[in-house]
Amino acid sequence: MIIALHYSKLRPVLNFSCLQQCVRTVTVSAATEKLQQTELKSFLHFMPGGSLHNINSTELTHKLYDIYGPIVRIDSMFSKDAIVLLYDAESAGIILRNENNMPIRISFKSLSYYRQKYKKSENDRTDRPTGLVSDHGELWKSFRSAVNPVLLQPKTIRLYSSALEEVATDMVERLRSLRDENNRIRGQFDQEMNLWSLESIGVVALGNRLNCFDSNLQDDSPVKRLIECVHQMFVLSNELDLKPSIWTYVSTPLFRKTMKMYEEQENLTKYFIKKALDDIKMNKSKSDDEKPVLEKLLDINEEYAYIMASDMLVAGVDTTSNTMSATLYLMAINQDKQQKLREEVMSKNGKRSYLRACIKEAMRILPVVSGNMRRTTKEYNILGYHIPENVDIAFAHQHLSMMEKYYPRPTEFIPERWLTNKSDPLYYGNAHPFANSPFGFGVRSCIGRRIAELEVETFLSKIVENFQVEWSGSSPRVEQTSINYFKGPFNFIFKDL
Ligand code: HEM
Repeated sequence: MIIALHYSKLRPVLNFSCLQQCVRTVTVSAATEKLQQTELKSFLHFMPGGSLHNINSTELTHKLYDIYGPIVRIDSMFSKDAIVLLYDAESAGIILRNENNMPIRISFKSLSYYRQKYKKSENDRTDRPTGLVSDHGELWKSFRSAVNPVLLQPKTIRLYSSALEEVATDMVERLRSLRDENNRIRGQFDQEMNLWSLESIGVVALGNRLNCFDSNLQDDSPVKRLIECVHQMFVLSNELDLKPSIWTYVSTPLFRKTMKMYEEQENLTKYFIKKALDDIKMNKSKSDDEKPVLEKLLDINEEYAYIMASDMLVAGVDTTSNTMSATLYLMAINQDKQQKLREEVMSKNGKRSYLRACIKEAMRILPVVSGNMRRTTKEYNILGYHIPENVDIAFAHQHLSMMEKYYPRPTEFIPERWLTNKSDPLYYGNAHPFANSPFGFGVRSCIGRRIAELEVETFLSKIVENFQVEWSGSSPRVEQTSINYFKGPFNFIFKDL
């Protein structure tokens, strides 16, 4: 069923209740008059008794597709702008390609508010950068152009291989020591993966070890507090930015809690950056090539250097750790693939093609980011509907990646699909290029992609070299907030080889 909503040139206002039966349009002036009523009607769907009450985000995405088809609009509710969900790779490609000059992605609205308004005093200039996630337009473009060469060039990133290998080796030893008599990891596995990802991004961003593996780390230590803040950031921003909320009108307790958390996170990253700067001043630093991102950027632009290093310690923790957990799980329940990977790793012939294919396949089945967004800067005609400018479009990549029409046998973990040739029906190239997009698209795609890939490749190789990873017991749960959290039960078994 394709009819889901209608954008006429007159900017219709629709609510869920009328979507199934008919398409209703009202003019701009009527839309304004009816706005409040529409907001309330939409809101009711999320209230107890409503069709969408207590539904988790993954179920919501599937349900909306099943009911309404490949294009669905959720009307504005209180402070939330209307959003169009798109489940069609071709249409996603049209918009993403057209919005690739200075793309706008409105995400983490509360974080942008904190950086651009909340923490600024009246005298602060508004033309100062606040970060890649929160800035747009020329401010974003200048920042991004300056940091791209440092963060995205594969040959520059490969220089961090040995530092990341050292972290991976230490983490393998830590996992070994954390096992009980049944080779299960004692304690919280997700927390362990966070410690690994923070330590890894720390060596790349700051050049020094943050000592995340210190066995005496207290819960109130800066490392553990930062991990908690990053987690809270994704959870709370999901509540404030994606669910109906009135924080842009009234300072709610949740809003105040979130602002406090952003402040703590900012102070914690400042603490780590200061320590790194002390090391740099004492010339403890590395050769030019191996210099951490902070030091390389200091030579270019001091302001960018601090902001980027700080954002790396935030954006590079839960994203990479949950990708790692999901990949390990899929390797554990697919022993034949794990063995094949082990043979590639142990052969030491420098080839990493199967390793990369395993990670790509894991990110297709269990991606950490469920979709991507753009705010339109022009009008589009998509699937027979008119989409005006200034509308948020969410591309449901996670859903698309699991469609049979794009990826045959979609629920099966088949890394070979990324390596096989054109004549094979499984060949990934047969899928639409915009069906799977774990790191986003174009000039606004993930700036940490190369680093994240190198981290996961390095650690996964070390693990299969050292352990036979198995899984015993019930399947894990995946919980969606702003990102997908790979939740327990963590039934991993790490057997020595
Ligand atoms: C497996 C790990 C990761 C995944 C799956 C991931 C995914 C994404 C996605 C989907 C976007 C949005 C792209 C778009 O709008 O087209 C993004 C943006 C971003 N990511 Fe990542 N990310 C990961 C790791 C990292 C790491 C390690 C860093 C640290 C350097 C990072 C920093 C960022 C930043 C700063 C942005 C905003 C870029 C901009 O707007 O210019 N990410 N990421």
